[in-house]
Amino acid sequence: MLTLQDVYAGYGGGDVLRGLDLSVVPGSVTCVLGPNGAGKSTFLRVVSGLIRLRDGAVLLGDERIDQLSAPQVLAKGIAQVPQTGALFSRMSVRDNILMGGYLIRRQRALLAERYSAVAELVPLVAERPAVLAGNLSGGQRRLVEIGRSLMLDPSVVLLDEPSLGLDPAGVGAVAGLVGGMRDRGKTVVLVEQNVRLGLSLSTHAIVLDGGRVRLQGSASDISVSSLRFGFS
Ligand SMILES: Nc1ncnc2c1ncn2[C@@H]1O[C@H](COP(=O)(O)OP(=O)(O)OP(=O)(O)O)[C@@H](O)[C@H]1O
Repeated sequence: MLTLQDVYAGYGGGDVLRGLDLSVVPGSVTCVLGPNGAGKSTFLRVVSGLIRLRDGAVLLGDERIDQLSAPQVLAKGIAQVPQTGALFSRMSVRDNILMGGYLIRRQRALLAERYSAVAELVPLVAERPAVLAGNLSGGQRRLVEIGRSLMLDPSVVLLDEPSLGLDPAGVGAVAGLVGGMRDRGKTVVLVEQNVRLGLSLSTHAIVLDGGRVRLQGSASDISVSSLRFGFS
């Protein structure tokens, strides 16, 4: 269970998260919704160790992780896929995926095993490993970015706006990959501006507003019509 307890955090100009209390159910796909500036991306950055808390705690199971660096959080099994994943465009799909296994690069058998697992989950990796990342469509790049984050076999995957800027085919492929991760028991937390899409992919939802939880529950409880924000 990933838990935030009374978290305050921000960027120097004041707190963006103001007493954020929430739990992410293990094995869930949890969609984080809310208007612009609600603190959704900040929440992900706090969990992944990119921003320090001013107060409160972040726990993975019983263990506090809010004092850890970003690489230490990653080593605990929490991987963040940022909004723009910055693949190496002159490198192949295969080499980009392998970059995600940098921490285990000397463990050849494990690296190969993890690569096979990613290739099984992301057909593009199995079918077009030699294609340069720079020649992929936006949707294909997103699949490789997410696949790369799976090389360390994280238990929790944080996705910031995975559908942003994708055409319908790309959105469909990303949705399929989220389903595949769920089927493999990963806990997925996704921030999504597209409320309908986010809720359709998710088992649970959390609505943030002003850096606090405004609503949380199952994705079916939190229907689009129950939301009264200026976002669609
Ligand atoms: N690197 C930063 N430095 C300073 N302020 C920031 C930074 N990133 C975000 N903020 C501010 O923090 C507030 C919350 O941003 P955050 O990105 O968490 O919101 P969000 O809910 O993800 O919304 P959006 O969809 O607009 O990204 C905003 O007012 C934003 O301007």
